[in-house]
Amino acid sequence: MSLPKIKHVRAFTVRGGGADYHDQGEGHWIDDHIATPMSRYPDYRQSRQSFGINVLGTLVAEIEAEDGTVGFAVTTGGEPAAYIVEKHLARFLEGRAPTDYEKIWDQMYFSTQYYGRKGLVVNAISGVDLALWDLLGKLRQEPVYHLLGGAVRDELIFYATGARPDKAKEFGFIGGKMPLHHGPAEGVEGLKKNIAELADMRSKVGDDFWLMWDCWMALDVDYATRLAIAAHDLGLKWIEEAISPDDYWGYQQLKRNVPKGMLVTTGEHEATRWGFRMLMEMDCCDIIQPDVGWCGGVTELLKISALADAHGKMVVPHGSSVYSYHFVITRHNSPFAEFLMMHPGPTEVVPMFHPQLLGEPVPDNGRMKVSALDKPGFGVDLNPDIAMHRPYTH
Ligand SMILES: C[C@H](O)[C@H](O)CC(=O)C(=O)O
Ligand SMILES: [Mg+2]
Repeated sequence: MSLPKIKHVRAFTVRGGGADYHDQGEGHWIDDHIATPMSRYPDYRQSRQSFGINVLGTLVAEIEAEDGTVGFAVTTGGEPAAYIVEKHLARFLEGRAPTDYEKIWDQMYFSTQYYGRKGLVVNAISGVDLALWDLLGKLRQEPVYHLLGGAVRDELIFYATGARPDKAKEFGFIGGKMPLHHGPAEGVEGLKKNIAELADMRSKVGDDFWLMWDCWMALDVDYATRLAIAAHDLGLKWIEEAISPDDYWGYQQLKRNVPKGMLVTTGEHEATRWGFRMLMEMDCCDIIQPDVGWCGGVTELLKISALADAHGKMVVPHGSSVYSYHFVITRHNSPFAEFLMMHPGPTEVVPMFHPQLLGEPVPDNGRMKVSALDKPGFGVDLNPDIAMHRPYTH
């Protein structure tokens, strides 16, 4: 049976939350003195928006088949990614069969390799790849997780990321990952403040609730090691993305340095099978955290995940809402998922990519039944009320 061919690829930009979840209003927990690589500059310490974390905004990739069926996906990358999709990538899809995702991925990646390989270009490729899987699911009238091999369990279980793990516990999540607030430039005082915050949260959530730190690439090996050792007695489960994603050697060292039982996690800013191969072969971490909207899409995540399985590593994708859920439910080495708390407090559970998607499922009591994913494609629609802009055409 042959499916209708791809007729048209379009790329749009959108502002205000959604897939660019750092693009939030004032007073949001996600922009409140979080340690970053830019924290060494006092001017950029208080707010990540001050150094431009939300400068790109959301990319919407849309793929229309000859019968009028439209697949779409949202990721980050905004206007420059829209240019790449329209002016470069679209040619590898239009007129082709939507089942040819391997060849399409290969051509998108290798045609852009001379200026791509990671970052923005792979964000754009990921967005197109996710839109293609959405289209395929819609044409076949099946959820993407069916196309990926089917569910290996009945439900997803979630930890929550946000500044209030105590609230996450009340909402039924299995753990809470907090942003680290103070980086090396704030010295011993800052380190003490970090430990005091962890101690305070531990006293609120009790001994058994998972607590983790997201360090968003802000530290160096020495600081991360001292932090991990100081946090051990407070039961820190993992230390995430402690140093630069380019410093594979540093991660290798950090993994050796942290106290036994504490996990090292990273990978949300890593891309493709080759980047993750470095992390695994150098034994840089215990859990890899690819973002399916940034690492190359589902087509690439399947390869990354198989590699991780063979290396005995867990794959717990970063954020990415439905695009992660449809993957995690199909893999034994992805035993739980992340839920990013996008409520400003964060004191309520709201859809991760609000307000861009309609029908976006949210965990209930920290869980989500597989039946919540039982709709064609990724099971969501674009909210017609959001203002979309198409900056380029081809
Ligand atoms: C909270 C972190 O700084 C970041 O905004 C999100 C992230 O890295 C994660 O969810 O993981
Ligand atoms: Mg993270």
